[in-house]
Amino acid sequence: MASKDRQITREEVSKHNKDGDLWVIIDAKVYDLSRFVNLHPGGKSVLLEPDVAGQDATEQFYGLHRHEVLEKPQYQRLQIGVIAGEKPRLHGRIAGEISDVPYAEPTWLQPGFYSPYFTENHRQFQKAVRKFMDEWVYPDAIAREADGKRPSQSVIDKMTELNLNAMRLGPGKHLQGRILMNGIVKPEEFDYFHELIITQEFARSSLRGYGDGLLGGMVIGLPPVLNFGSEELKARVIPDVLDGKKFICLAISEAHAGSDVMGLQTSAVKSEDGKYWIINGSKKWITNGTFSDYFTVGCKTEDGFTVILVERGPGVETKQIKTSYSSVAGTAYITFDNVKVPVENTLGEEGGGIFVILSNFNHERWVMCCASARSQRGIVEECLKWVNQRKVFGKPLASQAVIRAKLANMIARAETSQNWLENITYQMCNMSYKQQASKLAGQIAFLKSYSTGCGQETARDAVQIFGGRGITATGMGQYIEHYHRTIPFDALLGGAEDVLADLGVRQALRAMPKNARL
Ligand code: HEM
Repeated sequence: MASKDRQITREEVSKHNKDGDLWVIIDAKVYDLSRFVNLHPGGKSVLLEPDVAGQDATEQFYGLHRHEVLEKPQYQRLQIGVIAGEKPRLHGRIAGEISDVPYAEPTWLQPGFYSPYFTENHRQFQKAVRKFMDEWVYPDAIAREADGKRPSQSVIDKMTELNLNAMRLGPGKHLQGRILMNGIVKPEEFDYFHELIITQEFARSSLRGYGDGLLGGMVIGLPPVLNFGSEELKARVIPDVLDGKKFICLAISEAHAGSDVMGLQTSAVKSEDGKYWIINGSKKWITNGTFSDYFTVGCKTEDGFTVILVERGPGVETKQIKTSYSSVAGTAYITFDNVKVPVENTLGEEGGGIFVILSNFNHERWVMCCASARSQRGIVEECLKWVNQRKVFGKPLASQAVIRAKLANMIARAETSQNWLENITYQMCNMSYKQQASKLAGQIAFLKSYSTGCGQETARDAVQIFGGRGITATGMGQYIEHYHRTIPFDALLGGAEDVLADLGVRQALRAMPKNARL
């Protein structure tokens, strides 16, 4: 086998310029494409063009392929040497590293910038989380998005080892006694900025279905158990879920009712001896439902609306719903047919379900704001790279004023979403849970509505910038296509965009001082 370090002159390469004997240079590396030419997905003729065969084809290559193509083992094997006296200098995403593309990272991570919020501990924590994501989560996300299976248990076990599952529920008693991220942060020091870091590093993988598949159901389904379950129930359920041995999801929405929680039809009726709930009905769009062992279910009861923890067993059926993102998320249609559940599984007061659900919302929406701000930034990075490397009419795409105008808006949206988010996160770190509920519900609702609206505009602009590639699931625009296809999820889950904006205004109107006049 040829050594990749073999030194070859440009003159030597130029002699191998025909069908059957074909070399090209890409970023100072020499590739022998003599046999690959017939297998090339882009066809044979493009490789035999006079400005490609035996020549330096770096610019043509990067106008048509992502860097990852060259990192695949089957293509790495085509490299037979490097140009004498030259060194490769181009790279794609470098695992674990901070990107040096402007605006690809929030300011607190950019060299030379300062932040009033993030401490040295947050910085150390971020490094460790990014390394973990790039080494473990990202490769699994790519593989599972391709085969549609749920996230690998090996990744979940590794997350358990670091106690990432527990940290995703935020600061609190559930962290006590746990070693967090190999001891980088003590349980009592863990704050919402640490949690923001975890969510944003997850979102950086840019694969939305996988992101939700990786225990998104736990993040929203376990807090009601944690905050409203009996001690016995908590002891039985929580450790296994936090250790990734059992899975849980939040089952509220139905084909009959979504945001309109009081219109739900799934019913829970007490058995004659009063020891059990008998549950009948169905739930729709339940994230992680296909593989969950526990279901935090909103039910209509005699007293109104009650939340009950149902365990998978006789009468519980789940089936996959095909949505516009991947099946990795395990989105389910669930039916409950005379399911018998001990009354001890009631979460909170009978008839007090609305309080259980509402108390969950602020955190859930804030988590979504973290993800939304970070994924917009990922799209900014993709677009900046593309307009810089893509040539049209002999000039980089970035030389077009209309393209730059789109970028200006995309960058401004990503920056405003992140900066507002950091401010709210700081408030959360300093307010009690009760203060958060009364003061931040409006702020968080507005931010989610604003941020997911920004995401949709950015998705549309990115598709315009990438053209046909922005609607193609493989190749240069694959992340743009994925983002554009999955962005509506952000704007719907946890409260639809317009509903949230209106909630924020209604909260403000309620807080208007009685004596304020123009
Ligand atoms: C080591 C060298 C090369 C390898 C391994 C390679 C591999 C590939 C692969 C895997 C694709 C499918 C699309 C993707 O996944 O991005 C592709 C598409 C393509 N390649 Fe190459 N390629 C090489 C060099 C070149 C060169 C030098 C040209 C010169 C013009 C070229 C022109 C194209 C074209 C036109 C397409 C179709 C792009 C599209 O559908 O948008 N390739 N190549």
